[in-house]
Amino acid sequence: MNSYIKEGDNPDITEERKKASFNVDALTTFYHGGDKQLQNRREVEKYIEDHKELQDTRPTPFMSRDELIDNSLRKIAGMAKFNEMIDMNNIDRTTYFLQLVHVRDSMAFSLHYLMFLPVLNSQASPDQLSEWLPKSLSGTIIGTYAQTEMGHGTNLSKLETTATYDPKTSKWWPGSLGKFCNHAIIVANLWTNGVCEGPHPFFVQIRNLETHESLPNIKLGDIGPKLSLNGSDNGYLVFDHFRIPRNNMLMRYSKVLPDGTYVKPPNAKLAYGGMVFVRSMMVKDIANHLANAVTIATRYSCVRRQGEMKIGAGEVKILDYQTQQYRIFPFMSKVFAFRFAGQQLQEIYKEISKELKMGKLSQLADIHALSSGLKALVTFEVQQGIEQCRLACGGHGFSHASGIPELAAFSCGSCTYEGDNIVLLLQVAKFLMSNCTNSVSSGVCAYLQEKNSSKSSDLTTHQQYSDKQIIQDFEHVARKSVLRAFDKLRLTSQTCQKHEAWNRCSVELCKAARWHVRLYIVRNFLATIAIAQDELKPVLRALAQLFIFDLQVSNKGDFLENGYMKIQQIEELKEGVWQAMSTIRNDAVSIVDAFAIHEFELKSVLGRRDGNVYPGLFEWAKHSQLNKNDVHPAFDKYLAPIITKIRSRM
Ligand SMILES: CCCCC/C=C\C/C=C\C/C=C\C=C\C(=O)SCCNC(=O)CCNC(=O)[C@H](O)C(C)(C)COP(=O)(O)OP(=O)(O)OC[C@H]1O[C@@H](n2cnc3c(N)ncnc32)[C@H](O)[C@@H]1OP(=O)(O)O
Ligand SMILES: Cc1cc2nc3c(=O)[nH]c(=O)nc-3n(C[C@H](O)[C@H](O)[C@H](O)COP(=O)(O)OP(=O)(O)OC[C@H]3O[C@@H](n4cnc5c(N)ncnc54)[C@H](O)[C@@H]3O)c2cc1C
Repeated sequence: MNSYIKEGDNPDITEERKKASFNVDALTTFYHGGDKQLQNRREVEKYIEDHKELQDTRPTPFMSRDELIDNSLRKIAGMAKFNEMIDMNNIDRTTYFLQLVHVRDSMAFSLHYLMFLPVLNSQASPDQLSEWLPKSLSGTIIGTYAQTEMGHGTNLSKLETTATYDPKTSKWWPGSLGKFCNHAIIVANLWTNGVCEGPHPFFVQIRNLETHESLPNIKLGDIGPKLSLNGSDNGYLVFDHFRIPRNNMLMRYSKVLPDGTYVKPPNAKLAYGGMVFVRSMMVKDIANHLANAVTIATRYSCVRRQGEMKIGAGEVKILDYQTQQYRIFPFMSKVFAFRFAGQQLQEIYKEISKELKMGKLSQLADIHALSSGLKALVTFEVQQGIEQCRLACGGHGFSHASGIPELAAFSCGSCTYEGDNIVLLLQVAKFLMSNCTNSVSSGVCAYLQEKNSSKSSDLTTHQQYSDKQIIQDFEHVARKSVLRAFDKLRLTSQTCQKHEAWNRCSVELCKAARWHVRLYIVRNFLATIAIAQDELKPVLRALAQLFIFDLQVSNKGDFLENGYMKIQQIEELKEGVWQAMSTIRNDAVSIVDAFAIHEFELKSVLGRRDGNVYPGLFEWAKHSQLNKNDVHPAFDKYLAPIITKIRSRM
């Protein structure tokens, strides 16, 4: 019996669950990475269910900004009582606990956990750690990561905040900076002995630890309402010749000696490690936001009946329309593709960061390129997918009752923070160009050196399209795109300065970067499902085929070029898309059930597990302040006098 089926559920959604062709719990375990991860999730969910002080007092879309901040801090204060759930030896459970308490409200201390602690941990010297880490873990030190300025976020080399050894700018955006944190890791251009040594991180106290007032020569404040994340006090910080001790420069890698001498790090970019860490963590997290949106749109599409396919046969479930399936299912397949890529990226990051700690820097460029590329491509695709899921829910999708507007607003910020996506794709392109000049490329770039690649695809039918053939075809397209950009750059560089040539080729360079990242995701998706248990292979294969075939059909020009594929082969791939969607249709609700997203996270009337949407919408609307009185006071105040006057003249 499917554990998702319960008494009182909407009959349409129960009918869908009875169609499952696979074991939903088995897919949940595979999707979440094993029994241990699943046990972590269940513990956290039960814990929060049992502790009301960790739950929202009412749906957050009805809250003002002050209420959001109050709600966020109340839950954080509540969390402080439950520090048994904050276990640095069980990061997965701790991360899920933080995530499920705050969901998309972005708590006021997100940066403390997301960047301040990791950067301190990785950039502070052992002595500095022994002094600052215990206070930062206990909560007496609450920090943020303040790098971006009003005038500079992308271009770190031109940061105007200077840290002059013994010698005015505003930091703008950092989360928690405005009102709540009392410390910040400040990234500033270091000047010592009259030389600029570039961006470096500094540990800076910004508020009085007793009164919490801004320290002298520091101005702090909130930057105002944003598209989302309004539960966080993203703030500004203005320094006016603020002094800090030399020892407040984080000195694991580079140092300033008492006489001002600068000791160089093994690699200047080690100072950017905090950004690589968050980018590496973000991909799996942002894929989960797409999983939320796809869950909402899929479940709602099974209880929403609209229109008759056959006159007189009764209205159909909108998920029976092929166009509705095509709006949702490709993004359902991307949830798996991006999650598996994000999982792999976190594993690679963990391995490489161990090497970096031991001073082995050979993989630094690789992890920078991989984390930048996946962050840039996945955040953009997720933003597109959440919007399609909103559209799939029609008018109710536009209401906060659906949960989708909050998902959309939250996810779109990820295309900008931790690095603008275009800027990061250009970083990937730099990495690729340098690999084009290498005589031998290893790892993720080995395909660039393939000299005897096939001149045409040997795809026959989509059923027989093997993993090997798929990867060969994607390597062909990615290699062609990268080498085309490389040749364009080489030729353009013969007619103008290097930086101008780079700019004139930058659109092609971004296209090449995207194909490189897509190849990585396709390869990883196929490798991941190859190790799944046999009973899950059919549904996972259908999802992988949908992801891959739809990607090829949507970019058919790249595959048709130079006759590599024939139009008949593209038509064959289209058939593969329709076939995959038809296979997925009967399992759609069970696939999203397997994401095992708790109602606290989904925050959606349309996507609720039981499918009882319409009664739920009325319950939801009762929270509206406008419904406190049948006649709103504004009517009596403004309209009634005018109407009375008009009536008296009639
Ligand atoms: C985990 C779950 C997440 C949940 C999230 C929940 C809520 C989130 C809410 C809000 C968001 C939270 C926090 C947000 C924080 C921030 O946004 S922090 C600020 C982020 N800012 C950026 O990312 C800035 C982007 N710009 C840059 O990084 C630099 O401009 C760039 C590095 C791209 C350019 O560097 P620059 O030195 O100016 O020039 P080059 O292009 O020549 O680079 C020089 C060489 O250095 C290599 N390199 C560049 N960056 C890195 C790096 N990070 N690591 C390693 N190496 C790097 C580059 O490849 C060049 O190498 P070569 O010289 O070619 O060998
Ligand atoms: C929700 C949110 C939370 C944030 N939290 C923090 C935080 O906690 N700490 C922190 O330090 N920062 C934070 N930021 C700031 C964020 O890191 C920056 O906004 C981001 O790095 C982009 O930089 P920018 O704003 O300068 O954009 P810009 O670089 O000004 O981007 C504007 C446009 O210029 C283009 N562009 C810029 N440079 C180039 C180039 N070299 N080549 C081609 N095109 C280019 C971009 O592609 C983009 O289209 C946050 C931002 C947001 C939205």
